[in-house]
Amino acid sequence: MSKPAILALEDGTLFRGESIGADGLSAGEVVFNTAMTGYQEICTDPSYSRQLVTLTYPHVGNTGTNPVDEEADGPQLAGLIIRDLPLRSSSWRNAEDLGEYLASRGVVAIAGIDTRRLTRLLREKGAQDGCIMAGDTVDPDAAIQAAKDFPGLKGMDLAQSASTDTIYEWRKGSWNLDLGRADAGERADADLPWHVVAYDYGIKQNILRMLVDHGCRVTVVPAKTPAAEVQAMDPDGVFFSNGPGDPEPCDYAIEAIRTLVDAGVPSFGICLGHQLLGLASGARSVKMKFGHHGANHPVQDLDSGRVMISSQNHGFAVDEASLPANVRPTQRSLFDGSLQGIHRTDRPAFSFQGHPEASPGPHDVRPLFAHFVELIRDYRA
Ligand SMILES: NC(=O)CC[C@H](N)C(=O)O
Repeated sequence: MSKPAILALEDGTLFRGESIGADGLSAGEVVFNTAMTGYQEICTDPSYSRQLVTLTYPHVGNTGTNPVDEEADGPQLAGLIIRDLPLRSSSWRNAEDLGEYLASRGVVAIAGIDTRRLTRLLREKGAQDGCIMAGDTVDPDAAIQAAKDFPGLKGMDLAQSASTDTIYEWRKGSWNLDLGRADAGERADADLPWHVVAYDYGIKQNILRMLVDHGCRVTVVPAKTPAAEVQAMDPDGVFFSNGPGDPEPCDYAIEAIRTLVDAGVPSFGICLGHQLLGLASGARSVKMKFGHHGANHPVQDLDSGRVMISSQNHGFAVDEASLPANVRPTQRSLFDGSLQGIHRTDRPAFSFQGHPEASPGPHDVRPLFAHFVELIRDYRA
């Protein structure tokens, strides 16, 4: 018999369901994600730390979990909220059922609630702080209090705690089943002509794989690495990763990015890295009502007019109205018109708000990696 679980929101709303993960209590910001596939990549995306994620797709867990679809070392989100966990999971790659996977890694999760009602509430009221409580007994008053006590993500610097403690090299590319590679293995020097230093603010591993696919040997460095230390490595380019929390309090990152960009090193930022490049260039960031979390968001490229379907996961954004004269908007969301990309006009530096690395999601925005390599080529020529 499964144990009970409840989800409480800061406004006092209570959902009763069943526990499909660990016993315990976890508070965070509740957000909804509309992707129809990729729940393991979503659970392991470090940008979801301190967030309770509800998936609008009703059946989650059908294909179980496996050691390959991890974006970081194990689940990173604060809790998972779903409609229905299937009794059985089935896939040739399945190693562990989703419920076992979450429980054994200490993640609280709730199933059996009306996720459509929850999503409508979040759309109307905006992202809410909340709390999942799971175990033999649950206490609604305590859960509502924990939801109210969560301080909220605004003003929270989570990049430094999501980051690596040590510097390491990455040279694994994408796995490719057509080529019979379930794990691509390390690439040889001859395949990796460029050296990129990547700031880890909570990096997704598929970004590293895609940099390698584009010929980059990557040195990953902790979030607080001073710019001078990176410059001493003489990189061909620098990369600023995705990551959890509010970009604004990350003053150490904003300062390092400003120095590296001003020095003319080719620079590419994704999501939190995009917001930090914006701040380093003099723009402002804002907290959105409920953000963008999904794998089917249309984004328009302002140069070509083309529409790309993109993977998204952000709750903050760079305010287009605050862009200084040397920063050009390059993409916009077709859902709400918010800014999706910027390019410096005076430096080889650009960034994207969504996720060109997908994982999960479509690959329409992948050419941005090739653009980064073009900037690197020009810089070295
Ligand atoms: N995926 C990300 O890098 C998210 C960036 C930031 N934490 C936000 O919520 O907007």
